[in-house]
Formats: sequence, C-alpha cells, structure tokens
Amino acid sequence: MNDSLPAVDPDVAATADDIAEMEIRGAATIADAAAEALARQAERSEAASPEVFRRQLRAAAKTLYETRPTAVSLPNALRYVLRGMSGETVSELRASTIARAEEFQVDLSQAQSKLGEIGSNRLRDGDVVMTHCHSTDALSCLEAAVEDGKEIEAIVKETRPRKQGHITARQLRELGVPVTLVVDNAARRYLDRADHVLVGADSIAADGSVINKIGTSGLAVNARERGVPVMVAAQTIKLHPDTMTGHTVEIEMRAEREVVSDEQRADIAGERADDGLVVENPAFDVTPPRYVDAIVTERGQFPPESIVILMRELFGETTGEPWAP
Ligand SMILES: O=C(COP(=O)(O)O)[C@H](O)[C@H](O)COP(=O)(O)O
Repeated sequence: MNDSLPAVDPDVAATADDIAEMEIRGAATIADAAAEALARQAERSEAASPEVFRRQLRAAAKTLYETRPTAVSLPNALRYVLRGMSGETVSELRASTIARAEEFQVDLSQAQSKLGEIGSNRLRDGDVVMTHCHSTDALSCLEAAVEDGKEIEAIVKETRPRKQGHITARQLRELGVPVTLVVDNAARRYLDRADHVLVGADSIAADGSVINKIGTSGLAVNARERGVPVMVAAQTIKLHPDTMTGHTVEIEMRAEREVVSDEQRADIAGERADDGLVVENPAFDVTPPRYVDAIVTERGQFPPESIVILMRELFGETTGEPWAP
C-alpha cells in the first residue's frame, strides 16, 4: 500500500532534513519533533477524502522514519500518533491526529520528569557522575537531584566525533553543576573519581542490551572493571518492540566527513589513490546487559534482564511498520 504515497508538507520535509542532519538530535527530541510534524501535516492537509488524508499521514510518517535508523523512539512515536488517527471524515481525522500528537508530546515530557525523579534517588549528595554524549533523560535525573538540594559533580566525556558532551557540559553548568570536561580517551583514568556512569539510550533490546552513542559500551566495560555502577536513563519510548521477535537494531553509519575533512583525507592518502583508505563512522554501539546496573524508566528502575517484561506489557508481541494501514 505504500506505492505512490503523496508528497508531504514542506514543514514535514524540513523536520526530516533537520533530523537527518542532526539539527534535531537525541532520541526523545527526535520523537517529539516527529509527533509535532505529523500534527502539522494533519493541520495543513487539504485532502478531499479520508482515504487521501490517511495516505498523506502515512507518507509523512515514512519520510520521517527514513531519516535515522537507530533511535526506536522515532518509529514508536509515529506508530503511536498514527494509531490514534480515527474518524469518518477528514475533519474528524485531522482533530484526532492533532490531539493524539499533543497527547504524545505531553506524555513524553511527563515521563521524562518522572524518570528524572526516580533516577535522582540513585544519586547521593556529593556524588560524581560521568556522562557520555547528551541525553535529556540522563540530564533529567541530574536536574532532579540538584533540585533536591544534592551537590552533584560531573565528569563529561567530550564524545567524538560530534562533541555532544559540550551540550551536556553547557546544560550542567546552567544547573550550577561543577563540570570537568575530558576527551573520550581520558574516561578510564577519570573513572577513579566517579560514583556513577550515567547515560541515555536510543534503543533498549529485549535482552536488556543498551544501544547508545558510540563509546558507551567501552565506557561501561571500563566502569565494571573499576567497580563504578552504570545507570541508563531511558523512557519506555526507547524500548524496541521488534527485538522481542528476534530483530536486531540497525546501527547508523554516518558520513566520514564527521571524522576527517576532505583535506585531511587527502593528506592521509598522500601520493596513493584513496582506495586503500576507509574511514568508518558508526554512530552507536551495543552495551550487553551484564555491564548495566539499572535501566531507569518512568515506570521505575529495572535490572536490564527484566526489561522484556515491561516491553511485553507495553507493546504486546506485534508492531508493524509505523505507516502500515
Ligand atoms: O546517543 C544519544 C544521542 O545520539 P545523537 O546525538 O546521534 O542523536 C543519546 O544518548 C540518546 O539519544 C538519548 O538521548 P535522550 O535521552 O535525549 O533521548
């Protein structure tokens, strides 16, 4: 049924471009923007029939879905909004879609606050927390701890190649948290000072594996070796339902220019042709459950091995593609 889906609203196309180019990034923020884009598509639609309206919304969902493959919050958001599209007329469909998108956005924000309260209970006054990348779910835990009056210090990994650690450092400084910014290679050395490693997630698999920014798995292994507990802050929108039926999570490979410029590549390649030089840039990696101490969600904290129970409760066994009729 996806043949000849109609063109999407320019705002939807712009949101899709922003997600692909990482102007909009981070799993929760992507989900929020995707729900918002579907609402815009519904609002602007001039469909002459309910069937045309539904096809436009499916086309918008497909365009958004195809931007980045790893954060499951994106298809989960699209599926949630499209499943709430109901009514016999275009105006009923429009109203239900917009209402459902708004409900999703409100739930997302409330889940993050709730998760933050739960996660902050793991943090004690005076704790030092090491972070990786930039996660709004992880920051929610730190913010709640600070609001509770706890003195928290942060060691923030830079997170090459895109340096999302700078965003984390800036937001932590806004909260008044003392920050030590370190390059990724310094993480093991600074783990000696850390009481927790705190990261977010793009997807959580049914076996409790955590898919997050490249470098998370190495950090978790080092933390285990150093005896530092690893806490993953992830709303249930990050649970990947397809992994219950054996599917794996696709790891996004991004452009080599994020790692080396054309000039740098030419310099490395030297006199030889480029063929022998390969630059790989995986954006995410998989941390096995044995290196994770707790997954903190808005439904409570879970040992990674038991997350599948929550996943079954929330998603059932079947999912399907977000835009499937
Ligand atoms: O890996 C990243 C972002 O990767 P990118 O910068 O490539 O999108 C974040 O840790 C998760 O998405 C969780 O973020 P949040 O808690 O905000 O959902």
